Amino acid sequence: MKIKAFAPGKIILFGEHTVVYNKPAIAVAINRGVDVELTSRDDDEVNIHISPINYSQKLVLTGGMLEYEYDSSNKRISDYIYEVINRFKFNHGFNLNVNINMYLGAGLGSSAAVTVAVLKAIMLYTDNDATLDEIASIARDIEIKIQGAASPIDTAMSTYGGIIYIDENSNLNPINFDMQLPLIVSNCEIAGNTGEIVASVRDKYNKHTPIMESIFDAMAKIATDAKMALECGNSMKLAELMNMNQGLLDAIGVNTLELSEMVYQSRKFGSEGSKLTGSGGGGCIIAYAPHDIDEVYLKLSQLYKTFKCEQSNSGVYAKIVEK
Ligand SMILES: Nc1ncnc2c1ncn2[C@@H]1O[C@H](COP(=O)(O)OP(=O)(O)O)[C@@H](O)[C@H]1O
Ligand SMILES: C[C@@](O)(CCOP(=O)(O)O)CC(=O)O
Repeated sequence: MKIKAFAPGKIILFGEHTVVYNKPAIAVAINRGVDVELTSRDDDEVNIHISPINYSQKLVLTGGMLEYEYDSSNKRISDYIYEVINRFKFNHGFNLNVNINMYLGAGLGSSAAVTVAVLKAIMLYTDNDATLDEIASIARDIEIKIQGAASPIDTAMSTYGGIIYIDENSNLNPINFDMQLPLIVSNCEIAGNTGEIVASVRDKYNKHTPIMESIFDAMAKIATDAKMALECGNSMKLAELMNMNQGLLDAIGVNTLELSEMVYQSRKFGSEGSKLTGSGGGGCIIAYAPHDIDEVYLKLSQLYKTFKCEQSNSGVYAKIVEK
């Protein structure tokens, strides 16, 4: 039997950091993510291969279980896979090929996409009929176990797909709209440390509370206006709001020279809206260029690791491709 599964990655369009303070945010599942191919075996071997990091491991099931002890002090993307496999009992071994078709550890939710895609493939292999809510919940558990803390955004985006407005009460509400959202993602190839950056924003908040509250309120208004701009198909307003959000992310101290250069290069090349995405301090920017995406993409890709994407309306899925 051969199973193929896919789970999308995500970008945060608006509201990174302020979402930690119960302000609204908008996250978008992208049509780039993690592809998994699971092939059944007649013996008890479990072979895991992760592209593009050239990771290969051969293990053996005991009594149908793996119970692989990974090194929890050295968090690797493979840990998420073992954490999924450890939770199931198997009749036979399998080969698992995991292909990460986006950047790893750059704020695009790679660990969530790996966890959700592997979970869905293994559930199909073991005849386990879980709902999407169950998948999102198990994947979040796994993220918390390995990372220590995790917002529900990444695992929700990889599970459900689409575009989600996270409201003041942390409810995840799908946004329905008709427009296309072509985006360019460029990676500065410097890893930001989300925990440290969130802590630095907290320090600034404690030091300058009234100013930071005003900035957060402005960012919250940007996110709610952006939701309306999406619903009305107002692409120019959306772009303008992205640029305003970028300025405020700079004000709270999460922007960097490299990210700023990428943002301004993308605007010089014709992108109408651009901003960092995720925690900042490194990672990626997103550029929105509804009128000339190809030109902006071409020029940015000559300078930086870059891909084009759109929203993924589909979340995780798995199918049997060979009986
Ligand atoms: N080259 C690599 N090889 C193995 N694991 C890696 C590598 N680069 C990053 N990782 C691990 O991948 C995981 C990425 O997870 P996360 O930080 O949630 O990703 P993202 O920033 O995409 O949301 C982290 O546990 C990190 O330690
Ligand atoms: C900064 C923050 O708002 C988003 C972090 O995003 P990412 O993990 O860099 O994709 C933190 C959070 O929401 O947990």
